[in-house]
Amino acid sequence: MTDRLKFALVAHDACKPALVDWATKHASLLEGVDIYATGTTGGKLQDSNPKLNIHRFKSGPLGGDQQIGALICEGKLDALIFFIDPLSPMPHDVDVKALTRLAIVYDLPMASSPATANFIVQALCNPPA
Ligand SMILES: O=C(CO)COP(=O)(O)O
Repeated sequence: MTDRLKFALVAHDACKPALVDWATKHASLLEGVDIYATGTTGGKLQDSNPKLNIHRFKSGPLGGDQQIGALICEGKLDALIFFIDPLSPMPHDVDVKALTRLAIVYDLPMASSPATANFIVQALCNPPA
């Protein structure tokens, strides 16, 4: 067991550059976090930030969103950072909805854009003394 924070990081294709930028900006804090990511998102994050500790699940459309949902059910995540593309239809829309729904059911801090993700990383990685 480890007391390191555990974040899930996920982004749809159009939002992956924004998530990579966000993770790069917060890399020094995220180096202390265990990161769980869907397949393609995780690969891009790891390529741009080799020091991050990233566990990659399957790609979202192949079940990766559901694998992250299972972690939420098991109480194994501290936050979900999920940059959702609001402008494109998704073949796995039901999985996207299921993942965000579980975050709400379990009252897990969830961010769907850089502005809200900033609040989460600052609050959880830099808690007031
Ligand atoms: O589709 C996704 C989230 O719904 C993300 O999956 P990838 O990271 O594999 O692109």
